[in-house]
Amino acid sequence: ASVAPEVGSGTSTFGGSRTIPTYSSGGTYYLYDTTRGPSYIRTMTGNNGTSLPGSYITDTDNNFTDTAARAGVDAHYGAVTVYDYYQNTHGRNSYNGAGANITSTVHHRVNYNNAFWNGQQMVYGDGDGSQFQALVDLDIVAHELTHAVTGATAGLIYQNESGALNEAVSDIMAVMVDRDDWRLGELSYTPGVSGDALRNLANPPEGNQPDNYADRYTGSQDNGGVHINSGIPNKAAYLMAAGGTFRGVTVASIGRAKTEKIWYRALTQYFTSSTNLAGARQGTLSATADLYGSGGAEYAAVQNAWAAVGIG
Ligand SMILES: O=C(O)[C@H](CCc1ccccc1)CC1(C(=O)N[C@@H](Cc2c[nH]c3ccccc23)C(=O)O)CCCC1
Ligand SMILES: [Ca+2]
Ligand SMILES: [Ca+2]
Ligand SMILES: [Zn+2]
Repeated sequence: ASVAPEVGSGTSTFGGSRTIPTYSSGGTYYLYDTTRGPSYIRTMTGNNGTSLPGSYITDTDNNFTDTAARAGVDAHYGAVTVYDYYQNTHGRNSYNGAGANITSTVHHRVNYNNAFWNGQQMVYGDGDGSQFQALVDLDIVAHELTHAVTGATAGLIYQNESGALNEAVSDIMAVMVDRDDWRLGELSYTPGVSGDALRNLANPPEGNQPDNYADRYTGSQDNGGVHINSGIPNKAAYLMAAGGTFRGVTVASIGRAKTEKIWYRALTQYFTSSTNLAGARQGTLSATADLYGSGGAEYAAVQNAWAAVGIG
């Protein structure tokens, strides 16, 4: 057929190739998926300008090898991978739970060292080649799409403690999607330096973040430290999943699978727009009680994890 969903491939920014859903029409191939819940999951290029969503990324065959397509290949791979994570792990059909279409745009601005969800779509910069290369690392994509999930559910206000919790939810889900480590953005961050990352949930101070409530930032920068104080709930989530003794408190590991279920249920059933870090403790405890009871190892681990970071 001249118009059909296809399975294609493409070269990744980070080396190697990705298998990606594509669409062909009249011999032109698009980074466009019609095979999942949404009518489309599509990845566009901003052509290094500021207009959104920009234009389609195309190829004359089903193998997207152009250098200019690499960021798009990764953003598209990430979008469908994160879609599948929410559908398969949490039974959620897209960020709104009702199959909302997903649009991503790469090559936003020139040498742009950031990425964001703008309320309607994901947007990615190429980085300046030193601080970042294209910010299309799978965990960054998961971080951004989780902002959309949070916006469609708890709606955590993006400032002060509710904003830090908003940030932490995005980081926590991101490391559950990119499941092989506790670091965020390691593929995109400082391409000239190996072993570092933008943030590290196992050790937030590595990313200049606090790992306990007493060390929280109380200034006005960064919307009241949303990317700073997220280190505190991030550390708590890490302790729940991996266990450990921290600041004199021993937490028994409950594993990633139970931890992601607890945080998803807390986000969608208990957190509201104004939930602060004390409320995050309460919400995750309520979610744990719902899922695993209030007298078991899971409940104790969640309690201890929050106590270890100085909350409750
Ligand atoms: O989604 C978010 O929380 C961040 C959104 C940043 C943004 C907000 C509003 C308009 C434009 C951009 C983007 C990411 C972030 O954490 N940005 C941080 C760290 C950062 C990235 N690039 C930077 C350049 C300069 C300073 C800080 C940064 C920030 O913007 O603070 C998330 C994962 C990777 C990038
Ligand atoms: Ca990672
Ligand atoms: Ca690096
Ligand atoms: Zn964020």
